[in-house]
Amino acid sequence: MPDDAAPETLQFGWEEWISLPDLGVPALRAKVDTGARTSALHAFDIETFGSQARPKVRFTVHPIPGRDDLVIPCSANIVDRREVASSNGEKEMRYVIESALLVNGQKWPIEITLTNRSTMTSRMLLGRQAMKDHISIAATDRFLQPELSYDVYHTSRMREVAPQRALRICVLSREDNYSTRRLVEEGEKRGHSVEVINTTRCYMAINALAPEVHYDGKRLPRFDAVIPRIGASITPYGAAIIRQFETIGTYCVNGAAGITASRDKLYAHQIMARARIGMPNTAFASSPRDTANIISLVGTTPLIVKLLESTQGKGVVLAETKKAAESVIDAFRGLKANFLVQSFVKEAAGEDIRCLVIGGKVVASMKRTGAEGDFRSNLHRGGTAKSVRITKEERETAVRAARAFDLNMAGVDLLRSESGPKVLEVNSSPGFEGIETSTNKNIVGKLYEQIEARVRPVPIRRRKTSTSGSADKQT
Ligand SMILES: Nc1ncnc2c1ncn2[C@@H]1O[C@H](COP(=O)(O)OP(=O)(O)OP(=O)(O)O)[C@@H](O)[C@H]1O
Ligand SMILES: [Mg+2]
Ligand SMILES: [Mg+2]
Repeated sequence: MPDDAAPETLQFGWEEWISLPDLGVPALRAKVDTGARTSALHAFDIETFGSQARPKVRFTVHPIPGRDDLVIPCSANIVDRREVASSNGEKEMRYVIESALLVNGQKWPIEITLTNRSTMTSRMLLGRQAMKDHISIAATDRFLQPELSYDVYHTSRMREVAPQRALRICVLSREDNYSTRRLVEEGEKRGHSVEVINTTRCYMAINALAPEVHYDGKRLPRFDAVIPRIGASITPYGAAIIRQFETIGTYCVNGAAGITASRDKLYAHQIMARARIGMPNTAFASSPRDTANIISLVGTTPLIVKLLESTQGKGVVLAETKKAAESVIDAFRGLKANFLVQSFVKEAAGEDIRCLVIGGKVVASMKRTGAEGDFRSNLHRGGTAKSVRITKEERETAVRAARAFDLNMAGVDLLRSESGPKVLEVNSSPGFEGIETSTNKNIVGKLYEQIEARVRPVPIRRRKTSTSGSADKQT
């Protein structure tokens, strides 16, 4: 049937089964209310978000009466805000959204106001605007259109019918850099609303009944997802904020535990060793009396002495001889700095591989080559990057390393050694600039795909089926 053909008129009784596919609501019983112009939906937790130019509203629908545990999260663009008189005559300001109404294979857009008035007995009322040109009414009948079933809410089909709902996303970051800007730009391109929140300005109410995160005098809203970009200098506080979001039940791309563990090089090496992930021979001692001992544990020189809190290659020193290693260690100890000693993977020849793991897959990899004469390949040290094909073993190692820290997003750095890939570290806030530029891939888009897949499927709660129910089955 061509699009412009006049649709056939549907016969409606006073109550019918309908679908709202744009909202991810596949089955709902609606009552016809010819006394109302606009249709109304019984919605919970109504909350606006997005920019002033493109305001959106988030709400939940409990499609099955009496089953408040079954919750469909929805979001839609706001098309209007109107004063509506409800059936008991009271006036109320309501948000108006536009959404498709689907009945018996026919679909047309209707306006819907959102209300959470408990006096509304039905989940949805269909007003005249929805029925015009499409429906004729036989007011004494009901269910003249095909009947649907609430059973759909308990099936895996709910994943497929979940619409591309706009999400409200928080980027926890103190910096306005390429990565933050890309997260905002890409998220908004996909229809989400992305707010950059300064981690150190967040504060918390820590209590058992109502844990919350506050910012600038206000309680932060319920975000669909938090993307942590926690700088190394504020790891403990950043982790505390993320832990608070996790307590509230917000999906955090990377959890506090994984961020904390991966940041501490000593702890991180222990976790990787436990997961049997290849890494350079590493040793650590607390007492100055053991300097010679740890040097001999690692083996021959040259060797690497590395500050535990190092980033951007700043605290990584190559000691050519035992004497040099001892004096570097003495110097670090004099500064009360924590460090580890590691065998030098010479054959890596100043190159390392950064594998970007998102959602348990390597989505991109690049080879970084140190500046002339530098064994460190960090881009911040003047290294250069280009896209690289990695081996199956390298891929598996990177995925296992991210999994060892339970990180959904991780930059896994490894060296190519004679005895296979050796992981140097796992970064929980990997930068996007180098990897997007060198591989020409939309990495941030991949991150959003992962977030959307995690956040969008509706929580399905199965009804407890009684096993002795057949006796009282009614016919
Ligand atoms: N054991 C080693 N053998 C050979 N080269 C090494 C070794 N450890 C580090 N390097 C080189 O030094 C660079 C910096 O080391 P590492 O990544 O451990 O430090 P970092 O300060 O944490 O840097 P990042 O900014 O990547 O977090 C590595 O990318 C690698 O090129
Ligand atoms: Mg590091
Ligand atoms: Mg590194």
